[in-house]
Formats: sequence, C-alpha cells, structure tokens
Amino acid sequence: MKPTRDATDPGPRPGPADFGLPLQAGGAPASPPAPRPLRALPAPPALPLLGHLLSLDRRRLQQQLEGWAATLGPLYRLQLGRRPVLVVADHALAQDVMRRRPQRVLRSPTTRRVCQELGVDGLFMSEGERWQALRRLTVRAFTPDMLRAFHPQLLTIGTRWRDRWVRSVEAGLPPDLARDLPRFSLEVGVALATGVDLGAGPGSQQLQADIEFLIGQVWRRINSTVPLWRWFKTAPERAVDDAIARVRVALLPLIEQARRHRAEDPDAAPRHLLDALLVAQARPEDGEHPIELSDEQLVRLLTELVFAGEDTSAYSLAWLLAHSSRHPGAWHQLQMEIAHSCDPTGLPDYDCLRRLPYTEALIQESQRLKPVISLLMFQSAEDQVVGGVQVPRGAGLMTLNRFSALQAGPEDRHQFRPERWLAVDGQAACPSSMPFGAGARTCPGRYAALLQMKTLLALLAPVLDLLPSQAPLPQEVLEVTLRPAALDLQWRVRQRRP
Ligand code: HEM
Repeated sequence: MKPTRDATDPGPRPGPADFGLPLQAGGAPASPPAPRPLRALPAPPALPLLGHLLSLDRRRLQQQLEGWAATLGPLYRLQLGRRPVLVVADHALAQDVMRRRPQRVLRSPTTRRVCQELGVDGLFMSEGERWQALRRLTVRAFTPDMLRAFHPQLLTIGTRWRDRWVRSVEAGLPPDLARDLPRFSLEVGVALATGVDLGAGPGSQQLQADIEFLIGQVWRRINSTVPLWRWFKTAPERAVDDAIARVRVALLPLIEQARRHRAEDPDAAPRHLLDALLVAQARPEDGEHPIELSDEQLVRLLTELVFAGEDTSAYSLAWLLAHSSRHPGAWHQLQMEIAHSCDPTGLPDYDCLRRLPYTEALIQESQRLKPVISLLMFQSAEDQVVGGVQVPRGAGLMTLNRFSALQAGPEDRHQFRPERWLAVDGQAACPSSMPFGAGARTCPGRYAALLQMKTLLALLAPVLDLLPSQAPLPQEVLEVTLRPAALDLQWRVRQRRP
C-alpha cells in the first residue's frame, strides 16, 4: 500500500478512444459521426408516463441493470417519470463521464437532497466551489501521518472484536459477522472521524444505534416514490428527526473538545480526521483561500464521513471473507504472508501492513468482482455528447462500474483469482476495475479503508482458520451498497497459535 496524497486533478481529458471512435494513422481522430439523440437508444419495455419507474427491482437493481446492458448493449436508455437517463456500462465511457465532474456532471439531486435531510452533508453532497474547497480540505486531512497516528486506536478496536469472535468460536458458536462487521466498521469510522471509541464504554450505545438507524434510512428514502415525510411527519419519520438531533448533540461537544486540545497543543500530530481538518483549516496552503466551517457544518461533514466508510468497508470485508472461504488455499496463503511480514508475538504495526502483496491482491480481486459501490447516479449539468449520444442538460447519467470487468477481458474474468494482481502488470491487466470511482471525485477515504481491512485481516489470520466452503457465494443485495444477503463463514481456532 502506498498512502499518498490524493490529487483533485480531474485526470487526462478524454480522447477519441474513450468515445469508441477509430483513430486515423498518426493518432488523429476520424471525423465523428453526428451524435444520436438519447431517445434513439434501445430501452427495456416501459409504461406510458411512468416509464421504467415501476419496473425497477430496488434490491436487485445492480443485476437488473447489468442484465439489460448484456442484452441492449453498453449504452441504453431509461425513462424515470419525465426524466430520461443514459445508462453507461462501458468502463472507458463511465470513466469519461466521471471525469467530467465537477463542472459538467453533478451528483444525483435526489441522493443529495435525501442525505442532506438526514444530516449528512459534506464532500459527497457538495458541488461547485464549495465541493472544491471541501475536497482540498478533506484530502489534506487524510494524510499518511494522520493514518499512522490513528492506527493504534484502530488496533484497539480490532483486537476487541477479534477477541470476541475467538471466544465465540471457542464456545462452539460461529460469530455473526454479517451483524458484527458493520458495527466494527462503524466504531472505526467514528474513531477515525472524531477520536472517540464507541465500544469503550456504555455511554455511546445511543449514538451507535442512531447512526445505524440513519444509515438504514438513506436507501428507503431514495426509493420512496413520494417523499411524504416532507409534508407529513408520521411517528417513524419523527423518530428519524429525533435521531438526527441526537447525533448532532453527541458530536457538537466533540468538536469543542478537539478545538480545545488543538489550542493547548498546536504542534501535536493529528490522530483523527476532525483534528486534521482543524489543522488544515488553520493552515491554508499557498494560494488557498482559508475555508471557514461552523461547528454545525463540521457535524454534517463528520456524519457524512462516518456514513461513507461504514457499510462500504464492512461489506468489502464480508465479500473478501466469502471469496476466501471458497478459494482453496487463499486464507492459508494470507496467514503465511502475515506470519512472515508482521511480528508474530505482537500486534500488526502500520509498517508491516505496507508489505502485504498477497493480502492486497485478495482485496483487489474481491473488489473487482464485488465492488460495493458500482452503481453511480449523476445529472448532466449541460447539453453534452457522451459516447456519441446527445445528453440534454438535466438528464440522468448512470454508470455501471462493474459491467466491463465481468464482460470483457481475460477468459477467467468471472473467477476469483487474486494471483492476477501479483503479475508485474497486474494493475494494467484489470483497468476496468474501479471500486473507488474515477476522476476528481474518487474516494478520499480509500487508504483509510484499505488500512482498516488489512488491519482486521492481520489480526484474524494468526488466531483463526477460515474453513473452506463448497457453497455458492451469497446472493447480492443492493441497499446503497452491494452486500451479501448472508454470511456463512465457518471458523476454527488455530492449533499452533503464535
Ligand atoms: C472499501 C471502502 C470504500 C469504498 C469501496 C468506497 C467507494 C467509494 C466510491 C465508489 C465513491 C464515489 C467515487 C466517485 O464518485 O467517483 C466514494 C466517494 C467517497 N468516499 Fe468512499 N469508499 C470507501 C470507504 C470510504 C471511507 C472509509 C471514507 C471516509 C472515512 C470514504 C469517504 C468518501 C467520500 C467523502 C466520498 C465523496 C468524494 C467526493 O465526492 O469528492 N469512503 N467512495
């Protein structure tokens, strides 16, 4: 792992190849054919007026949209009520769309509004200058030094969960990782965001329950045909408002506390994002306008960071474990690598986690097949041409970021084969895999997520054997993230523990 500073550079401008256009000798593009209107694209059968609104299967949306791409082609059309949507399943075109952000392509207004109403309002939800300022600030907060300083707390949380699972296996009860991984991830997310360890005392159970509850509301509200809660508050909707208010009340004093600690020791290395954000805010880089964030704005940004990292990291780990249990030798090889690279008598330190090529390959391969966020919804900010199709301003753009990885490429692309990432050109062998997005808005938390995943694996490997399974992989369920419907993992406490 190379934790480096992220760049907000949108990357190279798309070239003719990105549009599927032939290159003339010498590399100059042939004159492109006139763009097709969006309505000329193929589409699944639709109802008058409603279009495809009632045909979408929310929990199996990913498979449904990929299935349509397989029959209609990598560019097709949906009609969601009055709104036309271009679905882009080809990875080069999807990357092109994502690289047109932030100016020409915006996040979906529905997602933005729903999340803002739930008190989640930071980088993911911003556009324009506000996004640019927040992006600079957030990227400056996610430094390798901050992650290194945070790592001891991550180890404390990971060790607590590992010991609980080992006790459970010793007692003959398989640990319920489908329930526990999101909780582990939530504890890590809150600690990373604020420095507070939710699992250390009984006082934070309410905050944990509230955040879990609110995360569950995002998908429900995004998929509500009529947003009744905006006009009429039923008891369940009032419970949502109460949870938002409690999260705010819990986080506000932490901000005050972080400001106080920073004032007392202005030169201390930040150990969590809130502190790193305060430092980045107080010390703008050359030419940067200082950005002022009120405590209220910080609460909403921190809540977003916790939300963004919770299910994503938990279900990426869940898929990795499910894959490893079905791939003979994978867990054993991981155990050997951890034993070789990390101190067998102590806890895996930050530096040993940087030297784990096989573990990284496991993560990359699992994310290639099960990228937990690979359905992204955008809005076109202007009239523009995408892949030779005329997309009007205000139309929707949907990218299916996994489709290409499963449709094109090596013969064995449907198989879980981590070794493919170990070849010298492993990265180049799977250019269509983009689990953290693409362009200027790629995930700023990816190094934190990878650190979390590797830390937990390095804690589990020395003490637990993951038993092989012949069962098919669990079904996919989409609820913002793509999660396994169930986790059927069998563990054994290792005989020869270090
Ligand atoms: C395995 C875990 C994770 C996965 C798979 C993941 C994936 C993604 C993806 C696909 C995007 C959208 C990128 C795009 O629009 O091009 C994204 C954005 C984002 N992620 Fe993550 N993420 C993970 C963990 C995290 C963590 C731990 C944090 C924070 C602590 C985080 C914070 C964010 C934020 C703030 C954005 C919005 C960036 C922007 O709009 O500029 N993510 N993530």
